Amino acid sequence: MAFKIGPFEGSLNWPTIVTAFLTLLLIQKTTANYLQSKKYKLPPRIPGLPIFGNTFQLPPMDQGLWGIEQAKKYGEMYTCKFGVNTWVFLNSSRVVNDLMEKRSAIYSSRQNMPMASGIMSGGCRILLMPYSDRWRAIRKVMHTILNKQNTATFAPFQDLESKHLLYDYLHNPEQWYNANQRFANSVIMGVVFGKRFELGHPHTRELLETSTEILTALQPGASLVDALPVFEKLPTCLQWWRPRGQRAQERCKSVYKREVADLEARVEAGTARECFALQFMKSPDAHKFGETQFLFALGSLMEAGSDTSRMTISQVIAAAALDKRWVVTARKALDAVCGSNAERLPDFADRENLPYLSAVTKEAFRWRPMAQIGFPTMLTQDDEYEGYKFPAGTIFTWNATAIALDEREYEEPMRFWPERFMNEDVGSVMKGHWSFGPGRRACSGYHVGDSNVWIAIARLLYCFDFEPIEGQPIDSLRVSWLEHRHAPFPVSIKVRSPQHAALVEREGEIAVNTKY
Ligand code: HEM
Repeated sequence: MAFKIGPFEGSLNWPTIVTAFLTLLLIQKTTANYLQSKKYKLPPRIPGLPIFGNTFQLPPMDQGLWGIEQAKKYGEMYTCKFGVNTWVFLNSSRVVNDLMEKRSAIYSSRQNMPMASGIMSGGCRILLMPYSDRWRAIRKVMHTILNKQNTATFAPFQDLESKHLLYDYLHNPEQWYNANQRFANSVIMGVVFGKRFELGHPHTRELLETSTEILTALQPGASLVDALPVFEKLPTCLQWWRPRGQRAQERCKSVYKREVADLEARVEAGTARECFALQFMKSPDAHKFGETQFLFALGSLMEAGSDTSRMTISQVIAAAALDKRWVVTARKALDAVCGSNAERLPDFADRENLPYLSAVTKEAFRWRPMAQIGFPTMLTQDDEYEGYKFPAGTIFTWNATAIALDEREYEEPMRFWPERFMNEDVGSVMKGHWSFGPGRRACSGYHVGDSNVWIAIARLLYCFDFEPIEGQPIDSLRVSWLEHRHAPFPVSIKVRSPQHAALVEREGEIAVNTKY
């Protein structure tokens, strides 16, 4: 049976067009591969299928484990083909440092993704932009708000929202994962839009759905045209993926637009609080790249700010339920500073006296990297390294989980062991792990991510006990941290003592009743 498409219904045979395309592609690729193999030399290649290469070998879940297996088989670097894209996986800190960090000037672009970046994001999502003037301009906007000097701007929001977090854990412990989402989302919404959300607000969920949709679309093989961008050359009316991509872009924009419209209404009513979006709306730079870019700049802040810290906090909870050894040490440190009878909550002012909690935060970033196989960047000019010759256009990624769990990199890597970071670099958030990425594309929001996680876990560990539930083991290597609709793993959460409950009640109630 022939499929018929849109306005050409009855006149075009879709399988014939695709077959012709694939044949042309095959010829072109075979020739290109032959020529390339003469001129360039790449690390060992994982065998795969013609045209699609290794696209269908990379599992949609547990990619970190897949990355570990390949690294064991193929060594410090290996090559994969995802569609036409050649990926080189870097499996040690040494090579990540040599290439993606030290040679970042040429290792910092992104591959062409006509669906995920072009259609779904209108070319306006900073995370997916090629290394370009537009990326630099938007990165500057991100830096204006996320830089270290703005730590003081974020601190009161993190203080308030983490007290609300404790209150939610006390009153709705089964909703702990929703409470994490609310916390992270309300911190960024407070700073950017001057508003906050209650537990289970549908806007938080809708925002997380837009991030899940784009993260899913980034998987190699999620879309044919991203694997084989030559399909982009099909006439627009034949691009069967386009309407789906456009709907996704509209969904994102409507989530972002709603917040802008809400802020405008509050300005009109004279009730808007000072916030980043207000300043941004007035700045000439905001509209330089058009309305879609304006919305995606604010939207990227909302998405990146909401989705990341909440996952890291969940990882710490899993680690606390699985291994009491480090929890005992963390508690001792917290009790020494805040009192063992719930005298007061830990605060940012205590950070210097609680280095162990900073080590816990760093260990959380190392232990289960959120970007399990890293986040790929594209080389922009030919390069040579240790006998290899890479062509411009090669995609590189740091094999995050494989590096994090390699015993040549870390002693007892499977163990959640904050002591490994108790050294002179304990205050340097990025040092000693790759979870924020290397080089010029490294996370812009790492200060905010770090302080979000620090204050949340210091207070949660001070006030609550986390235990596994009998008969329901936590498999922390196979948890889908991205999951936001239900708890990513089963865990029992109980307040430490009646005194701690009273402290949470007292502080939390004020936070919950703070409305804006
Ligand atoms: C809490 C933990 C967080 C982790 C583990 C994390 C991790 C990452 C990673 C792995 C990347 C990609 C890096 C690369 O391509 O090399 C990234 C990019 C980014 N992150 Fe984060 N992030 C976190 C928090 C945040 C927060 C709170 C914000 C903002 C409020 C943020 C904003 C961004 C932005 C804007 C980018 C894109 C950078 C670019 O492509 O130029 N992140 N992050």
